[in-house]
Amino acid sequence: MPETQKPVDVDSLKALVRTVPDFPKPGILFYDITTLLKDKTGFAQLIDAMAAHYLSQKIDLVLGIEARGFIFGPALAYRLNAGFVPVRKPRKLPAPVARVTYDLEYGTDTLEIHLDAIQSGQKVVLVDDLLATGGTMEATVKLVKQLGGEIAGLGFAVELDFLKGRDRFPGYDVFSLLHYDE
Ligand SMILES: O=P(O)(O)OC[C@H]1O[C@H](OP(=O)(O)OP(=O)(O)O)[C@H](O)[C@@H]1O
Ligand SMILES: Nc1ncnc2[nH]cnc12
Repeated sequence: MPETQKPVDVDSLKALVRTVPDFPKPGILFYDITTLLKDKTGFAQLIDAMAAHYLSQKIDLVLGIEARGFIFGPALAYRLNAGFVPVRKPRKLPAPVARVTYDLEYGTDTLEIHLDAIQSGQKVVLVDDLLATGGTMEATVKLVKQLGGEIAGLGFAVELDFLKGRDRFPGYDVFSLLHYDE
């Protein structure tokens, strides 16, 4: 059996995530996934475990949120035999866009999506590296609904449970592999 098909050891994957205090602002404990990404086995296990959650459905598109959602989204799309849609920071997408502004754990931001990125009724999984307050994903959900996409799930590598971001998404399938209590 290939390494990546063994049952995933969540604690060993959590051990690959580095925490950095006071980044990008005093008082924020930053969960740094770069240390997991550079571990070839850990990265593959993480993608396979996320993909396993959606494999029973026919997913048309995986959507990734700039920037760190661009790391996990395309890998997941490849595993699900789906297309990939980027949701980008302002003024990066060349064709007509829908736009939304939202609050972050440490500031505000704006996201954009191409108006023709999703066809009405397509099944879409929305992916980001980390769920904190949920503001970023909530904004992205609004964009996808505006375009008529059917949201099959919201997927994250990491969830900061104590920020209760998932409470913003009643009725949605919210899946995160690595959970942190503080
Ligand atoms: O749940 P929330 O409170 O909205 O926070 C989570 C978001 O914050 C981070 O992105 P950030 O805006 O720092 O951008 P980056 O991916 O470009 O680093 C992270 O990658 C998520 O997108
Ligand atoms: N504490 C945190 N660590 C890493 N990414 C984040 N995005 C929002 N909050 C974060």
